[in-house]
Amino acid sequence: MTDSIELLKNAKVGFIGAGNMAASILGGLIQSGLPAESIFVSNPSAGKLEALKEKHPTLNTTHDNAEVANNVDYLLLAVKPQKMALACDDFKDMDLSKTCAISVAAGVTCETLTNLLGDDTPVVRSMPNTPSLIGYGATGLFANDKVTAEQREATSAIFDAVGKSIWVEDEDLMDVVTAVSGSGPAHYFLFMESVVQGGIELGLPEHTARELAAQTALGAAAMVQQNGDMEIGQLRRNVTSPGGTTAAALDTLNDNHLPDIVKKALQASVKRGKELAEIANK
Ligand SMILES: NC(=O)C1=CN([C@@H]2O[C@H](COP(=O)(O)OP(=O)(O)OC[C@H]3O[C@@H](n4cnc5c(N)ncnc54)[C@H](O)[C@@H]3O)[C@@H](O)[C@H]2O)C=CC1
Ligand SMILES: O=C(O)[C@@H]1CCC=N1
Repeated sequence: MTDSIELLKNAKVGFIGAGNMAASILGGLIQSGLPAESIFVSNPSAGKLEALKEKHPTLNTTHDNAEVANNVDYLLLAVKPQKMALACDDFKDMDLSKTCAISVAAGVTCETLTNLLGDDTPVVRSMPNTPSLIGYGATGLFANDKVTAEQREATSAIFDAVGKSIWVEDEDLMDVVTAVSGSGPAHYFLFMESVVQGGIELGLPEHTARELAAQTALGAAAMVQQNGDMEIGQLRRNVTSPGGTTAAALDTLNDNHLPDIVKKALQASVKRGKELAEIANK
């Protein structure tokens, strides 16, 4: 059991919804040493529950959301924003004041969640991402004022089991976190798809282009992480010989306004997060 998972050793953790995010987070928890018998999962259809049960035979699975809510200390709400109200309706009359509810849904605010779960419910809004599946997740977290210090630490432990987590103290910033890291993998995938496609069109075999693109992205990310005191711009300048090949490529990206395009993409994500909040609040 990892040190941070020690914090959860006497806790029960539940998931409402057995989709991609639930499967990756619960997989990470089990891999970090939390016993599958301490985890409860519900989903309306059988297929996803059966697949999880096949992998983790002692996992508790059910179609009854209320059964999960009734049994756990940490309740992860892992349904689409549009389904949150319907899912929470199944346990709306339960006293959840001792249960820490942790939503992973984009846009859904703590206010909407307390309207659905009761004013006394400790609520965390989280924003993980799909690299959680392989232990490289990045998760932003925000807690309402009912969440205790112990529940905060346990929540960090849940998401640290599948990568890194970081708290923000202003809930509005969760839409920005969603734009930067929740949706972020897709931005880098699009960039890598474009690099691979470009490499292929310029003559590289597909496998070679894919391996070089992936290893380069991994190396660049690791350099940013391992040089915390260096500006990313300095790392970029270190690659860029005056009048060289990198300068030629960067000039093209800048002439076509890459930084501006990225900013507009993040703004569009933040706007959509706020629209999802409206939908979930109806
Ligand atoms: N996919 C991603 O990259 C990320 C997704 N999220 C958030 O995670 C949440 C889930 O997304 P995914 O796992 O990708 O979706 P998904 O569609 O894979 O999983 C959702 C699951 O909820 C189940 N479900 C639907 N109605 C239900 C109900 N009433 N009660 C219980 N379960 C119900 C569905 O059958 C499905 O298995 C969304 O709110 C999304 O905003 C957050 C971060 C990243
Ligand atoms: O696209 C979405 O709405 C979800 C939230 C962040 C990643 N996927």
